Amino acid sequence: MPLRFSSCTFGYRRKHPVLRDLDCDLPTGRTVFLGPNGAGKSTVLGLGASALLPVSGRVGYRRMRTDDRRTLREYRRRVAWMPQHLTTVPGLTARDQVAYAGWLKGMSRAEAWDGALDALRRVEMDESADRRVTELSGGQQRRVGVAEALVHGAEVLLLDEPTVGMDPRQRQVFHEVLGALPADVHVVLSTHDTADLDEVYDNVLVLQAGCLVFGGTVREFLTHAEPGAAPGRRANSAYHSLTSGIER
Ligand SMILES: Nc1ncnc2c1ncn2[C@@H]1O[C@H](COP(=O)(O)OP(=O)(O)OP(=O)(O)O)[C@@H](O)[C@H]1O
Repeated sequence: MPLRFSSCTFGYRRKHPVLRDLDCDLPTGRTVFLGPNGAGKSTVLGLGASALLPVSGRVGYRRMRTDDRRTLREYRRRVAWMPQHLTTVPGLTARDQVAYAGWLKGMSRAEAWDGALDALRRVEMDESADRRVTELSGGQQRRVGVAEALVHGAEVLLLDEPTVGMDPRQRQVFHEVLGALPADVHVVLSTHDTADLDEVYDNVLVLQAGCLVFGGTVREFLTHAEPGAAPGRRANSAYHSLTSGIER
């Protein structure tokens, strides 16, 4: 995928960079983004979404850049982001909120309204389309958040811990949604959940303390598992050997 981070440095406070000179092309297909708490995953996704701007370096997608006002609107239409902390607008229904997200990305009102129902259907939330978002459970709100990312037909979806709060059935639905996306839609999804990783994703990125310590296919990732790790434990074992089990 041509979403590229070039020598990106970023910190929330001066002299305390979270990322230093990050160089990375996000992989194509479905990529799971792992790393301990505080590693910088949300920061990377926020930079990719243009919600944050690097202190130095660049983030670009095709010919667009997040620091170029002329291409920013188009960039945001093509690169969708679901932040870790969702904004729910009091009074809006699930359908209103998804349609509003589509309208903000340049869809007409009618397109956004129809598209919202379709996007909610894809995450099995169409039956709750007329319920107020603030009255939905945390897991349901995250599914509405995924629908917001899907509604305007973006080419890249950056999803920050979308499965938090989902029950096992909804997690499965969500994995099916990922599996059903067209091949030219690329997903990078942060999570702490390594279960079913080999069934759902093509690639793995592992970030630790602001540095990418692994980027490759799921198969390559699993070669880092301890020899003899049980099949259901291999992903977890590989993750721990890459991060030395250190949580910050
Ligand atoms: N708004 C903020 N202001 C100041 N520091 C922040 C802010 N957001 C994050 N940080 C700091 O930046 C670092 C990276 O945080 P980030 O949220 O990107 O990590 P993460 O890998 O997504 O963590 P988690 O898995 O816990 O969500 C952490 O040290 C965090 O404390």
